Amino acid sequence: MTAASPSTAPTGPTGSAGSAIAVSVAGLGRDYRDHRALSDVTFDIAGPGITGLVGRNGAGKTTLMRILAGQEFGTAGRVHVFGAPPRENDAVLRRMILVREDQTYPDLKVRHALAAAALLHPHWDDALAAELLEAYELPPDRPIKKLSRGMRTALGIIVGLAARAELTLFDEPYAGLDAVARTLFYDQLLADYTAHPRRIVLSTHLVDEAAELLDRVLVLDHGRIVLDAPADDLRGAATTVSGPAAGVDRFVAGRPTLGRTTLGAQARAVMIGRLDARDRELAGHLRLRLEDVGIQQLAVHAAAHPDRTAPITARAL
Ligand SMILES: Nc1ncnc2c1ncn2[C@@H]1O[C@H](COP(=O)(O)OP(=O)(O)OP(=O)(O)O)[C@@H](O)[C@H]1O
Repeated sequence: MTAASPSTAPTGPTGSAGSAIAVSVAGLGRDYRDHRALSDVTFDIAGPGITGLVGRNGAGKTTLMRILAGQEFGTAGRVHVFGAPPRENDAVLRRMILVREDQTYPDLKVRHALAAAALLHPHWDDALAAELLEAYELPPDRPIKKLSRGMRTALGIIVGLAARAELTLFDEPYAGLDAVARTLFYDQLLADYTAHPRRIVLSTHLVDEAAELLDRVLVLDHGRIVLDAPADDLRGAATTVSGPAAGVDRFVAGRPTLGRTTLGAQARAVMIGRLDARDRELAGHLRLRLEDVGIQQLAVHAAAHPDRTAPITARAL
């Protein structure tokens, strides 16, 4: 499945190969000595889009990002980025960037780090870097080791955006950022992506905060993909139904659900599928409450079913 593509033809970094398969991951596994970090991970990223890689702590997001960026290897399966394995492949690595929250930098001043990044990334935009430097109030002459945690994070974001890499991987890039700075990041990411569509993967556990940005959502849980769907298909695709248990049972009968809990005579179920006017009328008649399930909650529900044999896809929603 591919991320939604903008309707206009991509320009800039995506070039004429904008719709080619950029990332192809098939049956990827990663075993550490006593732990399986990734298991049978399979997905593609084709044209431009912003993919949210969502999962709890330890789900395997960083491991997957590092493998995509050639900084780590899989122990099973296959990873191709721009048609070739990324590890030790300069031609592929020049076309991508990984920004991590715990990025370490050599002992440099901010402006030196930006100059070094400009040399590495062929689509680097100096004007954007300067604009972002000002927006995040980063002093260009300050040594990186003297920056605060939030300032170091901002530097990673500036490098990640100004690089305009064809494949941009942001691994939870907002550690230490306050809510104002995070909003700035989301706004700038969206503005720059709109002007220069490219493939962006953003790992996060603040899904609802970033939900508006996302074209596609991939949920990892215990190293497996448990949900892979276009974000538009997830909006309004599931509903929490609560009220008298008999009414809830009648309402959800014959429909797919993601779980049901009972408390005395009351029940609560998460139902997959869009509701129409008749459903809403029936819910009123049965005195049930209906609430949209956000993407964050859907991810939690998907992860609560680790025995599922295949990821939930748009088809199931
Ligand atoms: N070098 C390593 N050796 C052993 N186990 C590792 C190693 N790196 C990661 N793991 C394990 O693999 C699992 C996945 O880790 P990973 O860092 O990919 O998760 P994550 O989804 O990025 O988590 P978080 O949101 O907390 O950053 C974890 O159980 C972690 O302990």
